[in-house]
Amino acid sequence: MLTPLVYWAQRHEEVYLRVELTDAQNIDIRVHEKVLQFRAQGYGAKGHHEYHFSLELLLPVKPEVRFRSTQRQVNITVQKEQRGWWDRLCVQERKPVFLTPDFDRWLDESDAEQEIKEKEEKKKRMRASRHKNEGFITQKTVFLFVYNLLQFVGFSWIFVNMSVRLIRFGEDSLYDTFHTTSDVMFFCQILASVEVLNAAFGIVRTSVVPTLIQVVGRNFILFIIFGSLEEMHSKPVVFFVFYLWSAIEVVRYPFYMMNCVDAEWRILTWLRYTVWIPLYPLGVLAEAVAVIQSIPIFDETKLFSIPLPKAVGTSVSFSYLLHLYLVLMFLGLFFNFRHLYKQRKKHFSKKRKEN
Ligand SMILES: CCCCCCCCCCCCC[C@@H](O)CC(=O)SCCNC(=O)CCNC(=O)[C@H](O)C(C)(C)COP(=O)(O)OP(=O)(O)OC[C@H]1O[C@@H](n2cnc3c(N)ncnc32)[C@H](O)[C@@H]1OP(=O)(O)O
Repeated sequence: MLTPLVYWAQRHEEVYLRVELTDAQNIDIRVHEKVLQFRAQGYGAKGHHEYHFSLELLLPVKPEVRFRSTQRQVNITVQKEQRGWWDRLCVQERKPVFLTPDFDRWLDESDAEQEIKEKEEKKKRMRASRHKNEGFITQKTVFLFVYNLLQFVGFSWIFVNMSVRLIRFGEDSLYDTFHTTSDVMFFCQILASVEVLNAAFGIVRTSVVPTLIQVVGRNFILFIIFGSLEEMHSKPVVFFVFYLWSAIEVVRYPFYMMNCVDAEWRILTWLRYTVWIPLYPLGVLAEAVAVIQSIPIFDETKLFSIPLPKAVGTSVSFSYLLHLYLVLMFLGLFFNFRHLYKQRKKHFSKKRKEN
């Protein structure tokens, strides 16, 4: 019977053995009382044979043995019955010739204690950071949930109010949308600026640019075109713009709320990633109509126009900027349409993989 080369090392709670056998097969390891017996076939110092060894250990160990065979060796871990440091591995003082210290894993007693301390400190640090993260996650979830709820309530109020008024007053309701809903719309759109910060600080997994385009684009229409021109307040275009904006938000915010509590309502997910397809171009179209309708008013009132030096005369009308804005709007539409298309594809392919 041939004996393989065996390397050993210990810690306070376990003993490690490394048996030098390549492609070991039929591995049989037993522990009975204090005796560990090993038997396996493989390539050792004497070629491909059956190898065997037996060790009478210094102190009792637990009968369960863990081992892992790699291409080059068999790694064995035995649990000591009682925690402690052994002077040597075997009962006999003279160590067997095939046994040698494993200097790759070798530690003396004080180093092993140091290793335990370091492991415990690492565990403590990890536990502390987990607690911190859990705290942060809860705060973040509560913040996002409340934010989404506020937006949902605001946009739902606008959407329902406009729908009810449309049913009750018909075409007449198109002319007083601004007077009846603009306060809530101002509130929701100012609040929507938080979304840019959420994206910028990584509070939600989304990119900043599409969110910035969305928030800046809408607020430009709301504050500059509608807010600053009284003449625009009674135009039906306000109805279309507000209706298209709120139609998506009554779906988008509940979808986010469900996300916050790790829940999903499939129909809502489908609506969130589908309804924008007709709504977004229609929304941009309605916003473009509003800008075009405001141009003669800005020209006439000279509001926001830039005065030129007296020698040059006249002033540069704000409407030039509005023409530029019209171009920017369609670039913004293209950019966000592509972004939303990617988000849709990502979500729907994720769903397909899950099914
Ligand atoms: C640089 C400035 C230049 C300015 C140029 C101005 C150009 C003007 C262009 C104007 C175009 C705007 C037109 C627009 O106003 C018209 C309309 O709105 S019409 C109505 C239809 N509109 C829409 O459908 C768009 C609605 N808006 C959006 O969808 C978003 O605002 C948008 C940024 C476009 C996309 O959202 P996002 O990138 O966040 O995608 P996701 O919804 O898929 O979210 C990604 C992940 O983040 C999680 N998330 C996001 N927000 C929250 C939140 N509040 N709470 C919790 N979780 C959130 C979300 O769940 C996703 O997570 P996961 O992937 O894990 O599911």
